[in-house]
Amino acid sequence: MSESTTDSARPFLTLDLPEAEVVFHPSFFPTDAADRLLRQLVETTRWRQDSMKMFGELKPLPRLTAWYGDAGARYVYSGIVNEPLPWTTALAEVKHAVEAAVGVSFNGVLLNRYRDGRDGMGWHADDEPEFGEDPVIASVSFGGTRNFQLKHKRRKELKASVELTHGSLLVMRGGTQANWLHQISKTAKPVEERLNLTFRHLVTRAE
Ligand SMILES: O=C(O)CCC(=O)C(=O)O
Ligand SMILES: [Fe+2]
Repeated sequence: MSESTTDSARPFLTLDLPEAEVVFHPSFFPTDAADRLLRQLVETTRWRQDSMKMFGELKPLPRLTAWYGDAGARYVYSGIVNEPLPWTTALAEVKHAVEAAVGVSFNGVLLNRYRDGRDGMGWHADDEPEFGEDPVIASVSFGGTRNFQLKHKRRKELKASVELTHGSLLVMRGGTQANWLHQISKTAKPVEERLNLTFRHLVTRAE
């Protein structure tokens, strides 16, 4: 049986969010490809445990991370300097599939590894200046399903959430980062380990 990496005939849905553009492909990668990529990415990624200063104390982040990208795609957030590691075979495969579907090229990817429900990521927007105005961010998930929540920065009544399933692709563009925050909340429910890959385009000095 031949395995296609993606199946563009699979359905997607557009989230109805004011001042944002978010599209979700629940099964962008068929299960067999997603299973294989999950295993490959767990094994071949150089995972790091970063720390962040909180209330004057250095605390480990509640997840493992890694940053890969083109040479020169240096990414600084929360005081953490990320020098890019070169693309692995598995990352290049995911990148090409995502670029073909989204129609945008990416020069970096942030990987997050949520070991269990105690790992998460708090409310934020990916609005650092190095991404430029209205960035396109493509988020691929492998492993356990986690709930991705969105809330509008100013209009408190505007909220949404999506279950990010194994092999799914979520694309955020337009005003999403300027107008909305997102998070992966921690959960007491038993959840499988999960990997998330957010592909980004950094404006480098040469551009
Ligand atoms: O794990 C996720 O789905 C979200 C990751 C995220 O928001 C980020 O890396 O900026
Ligand atoms: Fe984010």
